[in-house]
Amino acid sequence: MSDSTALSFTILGTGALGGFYGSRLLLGGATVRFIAHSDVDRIRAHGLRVDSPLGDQVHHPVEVYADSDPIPSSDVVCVALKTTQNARLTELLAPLVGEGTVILNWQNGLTLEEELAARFPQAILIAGLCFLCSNKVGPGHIVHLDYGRVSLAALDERGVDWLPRLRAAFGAGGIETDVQPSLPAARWRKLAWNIPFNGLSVLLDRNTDAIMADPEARALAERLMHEVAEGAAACGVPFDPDFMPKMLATTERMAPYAPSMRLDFLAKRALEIEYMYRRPLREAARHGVSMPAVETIAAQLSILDRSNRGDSASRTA
Ligand SMILES: NC(=O)C1=CN([C@@H]2O[C@H](COP(=O)(O)OP(=O)(O)OC[C@H]3O[C@@H](n4cnc5c(N)ncnc54)[C@H](OP(=O)(O)O)[C@@H]3O)[C@@H](O)[C@H]2O)C=CC1
Ligand SMILES: CC(C)(CO)C(=O)C(=O)O
Repeated sequence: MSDSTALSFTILGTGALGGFYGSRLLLGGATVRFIAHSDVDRIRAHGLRVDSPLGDQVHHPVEVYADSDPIPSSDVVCVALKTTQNARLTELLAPLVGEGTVILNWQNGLTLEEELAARFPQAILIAGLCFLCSNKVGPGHIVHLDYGRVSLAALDERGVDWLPRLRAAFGAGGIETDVQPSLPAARWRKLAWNIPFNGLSVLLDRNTDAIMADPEARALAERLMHEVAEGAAACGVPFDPDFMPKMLATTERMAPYAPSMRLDFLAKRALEIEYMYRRPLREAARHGVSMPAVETIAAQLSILDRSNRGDSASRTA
């Protein structure tokens, strides 16, 4: 690797997030290899379409692969699958990761980088926390609605030198980045939004604006957020006192938004409960703190998720 503009990226999962950031990295001059799933042939034939307030793009031809194809190695492998696919991550990443490969994890959740580091000790683990509103609306077709900043946090000192290079590659594609000194702190702070709003959007069947507008729903969101703050503090990464009021104010200003979990539920896709709820519950419990409201909504989400996807056992229970 010579300089930042010459970085190469493999994007595992060409969906709402992977398709959008891959498009921006391409526009910034990086080499980008997309790994797609059901729409690989469609993207090969018609390209990757990304509609965005930053400008609409059709990347065609584009370097796209199925996960079973031989794929040239890249400097950085970006994980952009739903965490519901993580049982397959080791198998999917194994051919892509060599000595010193950077794994940049874009998924929502907790303990993602630690688990990957245990499986791939030869790799350098960096979290890319994405403040993005983007949807995959059809095969090879992504609609970016708003935002896009990426907070970068290295798991250990081996990742630190990579951060300026990654920032330059994103910056060249028009994506703002920042660097977070503590990966666990950054992950818990993002969960302070995801845990209340992703879950409540499914359980209450409404978007963020409607949650914020209803005093009882908003109080529930705040209660969940407070529990996440207690979990984070127990894990050694307390929030600043003004963090939660600021996050609520930002949510109030946001355009009405259907969080990714609501879209997954409406499309009858599996919900990302394990890494967004169960892992934080487990980590807080390991440090002696329970999050009872979070635990309750996690159980409700699991039940709804199973019945939504046609598990007859859950309907008779
Ligand atoms: N969308 C957003 O704005 C944000 C998303 N996130 C997080 O990012 C992660 C990804 O979410 P998102 O992009 O929305 O999800 P999507 O479902 O839009 O994208 C996932 C993509 O992975 C593809 N895929 C599945 N299996 C494979 C495989 N074996 N090989 C290659 N590709 C595969 C899917 O293809 P197919 O559809 O054909 O199965 C799909 O295109 C989640 O953890 C989410 O919480 C975080 C912040 C914002
Ligand atoms: C916080 C948000 C809305 C985007 O950054 C998100 O992570 C999601 O929709 O799951």
